[in-house]
Amino acid sequence: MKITDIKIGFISVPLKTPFKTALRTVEAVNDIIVKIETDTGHVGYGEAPPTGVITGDTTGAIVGAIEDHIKKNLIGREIEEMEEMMKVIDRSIVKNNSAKAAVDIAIYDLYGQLYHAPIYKLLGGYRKEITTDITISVNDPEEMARDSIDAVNRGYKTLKIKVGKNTALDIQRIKAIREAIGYDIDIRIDANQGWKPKEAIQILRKMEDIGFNIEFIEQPVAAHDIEGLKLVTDHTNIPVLADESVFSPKDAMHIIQTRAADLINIKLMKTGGIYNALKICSIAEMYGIECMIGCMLESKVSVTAAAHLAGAKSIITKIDLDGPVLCKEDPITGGAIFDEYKITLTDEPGFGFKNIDKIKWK
Ligand SMILES: C[C@H](N)C(=O)N[C@H](CCC(=O)O)C(=O)O
Ligand SMILES: [Mg+2]
Repeated sequence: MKITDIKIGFISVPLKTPFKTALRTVEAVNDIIVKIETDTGHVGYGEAPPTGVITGDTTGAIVGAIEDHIKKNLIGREIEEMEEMMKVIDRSIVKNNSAKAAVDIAIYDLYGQLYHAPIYKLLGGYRKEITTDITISVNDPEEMARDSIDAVNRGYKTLKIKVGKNTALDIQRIKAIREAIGYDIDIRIDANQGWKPKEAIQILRKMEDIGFNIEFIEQPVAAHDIEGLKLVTDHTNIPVLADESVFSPKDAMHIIQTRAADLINIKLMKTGGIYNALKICSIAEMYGIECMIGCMLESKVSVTAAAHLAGAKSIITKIDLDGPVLCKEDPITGGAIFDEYKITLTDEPGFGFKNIDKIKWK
């Protein structure tokens, strides 16, 4: 199975409601789709979102990285040369992890087709059903309480609450949500870098004192401020999960060895795909650090890939793969089945994509 062409397309899927974090507000998933064609007629699909505020990757940069740097180094290569191809992608251009992830995902899709097996089974086969949380956008406390009730009514048992914007409101936000949904539902919070270290410690201690029962706090401080992250980790009992501070396996190793965080959020768009994400899983496993699998605003293509990784690896104990359920429609036939909180992997070869509607090919 030899690569003959790599095509680029674009999908645009409106969100059910605007997605708001301390970093940005988004109304639609506008992602790049990669299609890798082979001489056997098999095709592999990948996806990359232009999450400039987190990864630095823009639509133009993702397209340019693939078309001008990665593509020419992959044409003519055999899918069975997985290890070599992953090194070629990495050497083709520095950074540009979302572009690399899209290509990596499409190659894994083909790898599974080559060996007639779903990727979660090839990588470990730990489980085929996983349960995701859902994100509650940062808004005024009353609106967040209403959104939380709606999520609970739809069956979600874990909510990921966005905070870190107009931080004076953060305690009131969680208070309103707890009053609305009670204590049977797990709450994890994500500040998306919105707090200063000492401010974070103060807010988290207050949340502990009130007894909000927070499962963990995700990325309380600026991505680059590893000392600040460690300060927060050392001064609160609420576990700290590193998101924007961890892109590469080396980042994960550093955070773990310096004990700057208690947990790691793996996202394929930060690692550059499954190949490096597997390395983070192995590092985390060695140190007994549990991981979350997360996503950006992505549709079912790349989130299916992330779900297969979660299906393969037991060190991934927390799931934040709500991208597809935040979307108003699903233009993808095949892939994992996303039914609100329940994600089911299929046993189709690769990731099992059949078709993608509404792609505008370049
Ligand atoms: C969508 C997912 N639940 C999530 O919250 N991801 C954010 C980043 C999403 C983005 O801005 O595209 C996160 O974990 O920080
Ligand atoms: Mg996050």
